Amino acid sequence: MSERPTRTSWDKQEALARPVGLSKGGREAPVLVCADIERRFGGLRALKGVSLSVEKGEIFGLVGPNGSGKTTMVNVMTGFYPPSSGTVTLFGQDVSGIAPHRIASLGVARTFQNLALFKGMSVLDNIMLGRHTAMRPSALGTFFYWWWSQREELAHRRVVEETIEFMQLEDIRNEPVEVIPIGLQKRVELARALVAEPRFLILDEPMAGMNQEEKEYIARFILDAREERNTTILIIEHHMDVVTAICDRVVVLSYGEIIAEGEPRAAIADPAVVKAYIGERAARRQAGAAA
Ligand SMILES: Nc1ncnc2c1ncn2[C@@H]1O[C@H](COP(=O)(O)OP(=O)(O)OP(=O)(O)O)[C@@H](O)[C@H]1O
Repeated sequence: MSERPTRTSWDKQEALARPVGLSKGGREAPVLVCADIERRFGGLRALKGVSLSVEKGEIFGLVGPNGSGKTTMVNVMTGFYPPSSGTVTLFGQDVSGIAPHRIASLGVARTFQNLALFKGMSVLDNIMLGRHTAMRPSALGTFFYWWWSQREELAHRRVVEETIEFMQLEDIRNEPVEVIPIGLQKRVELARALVAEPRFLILDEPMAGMNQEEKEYIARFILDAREERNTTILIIEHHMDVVTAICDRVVVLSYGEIIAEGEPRAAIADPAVVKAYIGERAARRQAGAAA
């Protein structure tokens, strides 16, 4: 496989030396504004009034110990769960509680914490599936089926081929997804999200189960997606070295509430955050001793 030029580091300063319309100071409307989001599951308050905003061109980190509400927050942003109260505004439009496919059609793509690839299908076919939000069949299109559909098909293929090259997946394009290593499967999932040409990309633990080298690769692809494709990115990630290296800002959740936010290194060093993670480790040790 042709290798992406190796980087000695994925230093944030270098990435930020080539900004892509980063809108500091509120010059442009934020991509995402979540205001006072509450989400209950029966008696459990998974989110307790969370407010955050993501600016255009940012890589924004959503972090916190296990069970703190990160995935629930993303599910609310993307329409998988309606908020119990509060509002979600995407690209200036109130989307609170609207269906996931309608939110996707605004230019939002996401990957999932647990791999959601289709076994038995090739890498190429899995990536092609990510293109379906951009396919808009129309009555006229159906009437002029041949000419129209072939033109469309070629355009979709071009985006898919560019993305396969961008993600360096050429050598395994025809492999069934289940036979390739987990690190590559994660890369295929990211490619499937990118072929939708999202304006806003949400990644739920894209580096779970990866070794250091694979993490550095994915980090590089994420930085490149922001720089070369003008994509705003929200990432849930447990690897703090990655978070501090690639994120512009973070919000830290604990028990459904924001306990720190801002510049990643400072936020993660906040005593409330250190305490929350120590509490999580202690709880895990206790659960292990009881088992
Ligand atoms: N569909 C659901 N029904 C009931 N409870 C849920 C549901 N989804 C999430 N929860 C609960 O809400 C809380 C937050 O869960 P969530 O998955 O959002 O946390 P998380 O920060 O993403 O955790 P992790 O890092 O382990 O993925 C947890 O207590 C979880 O058990």
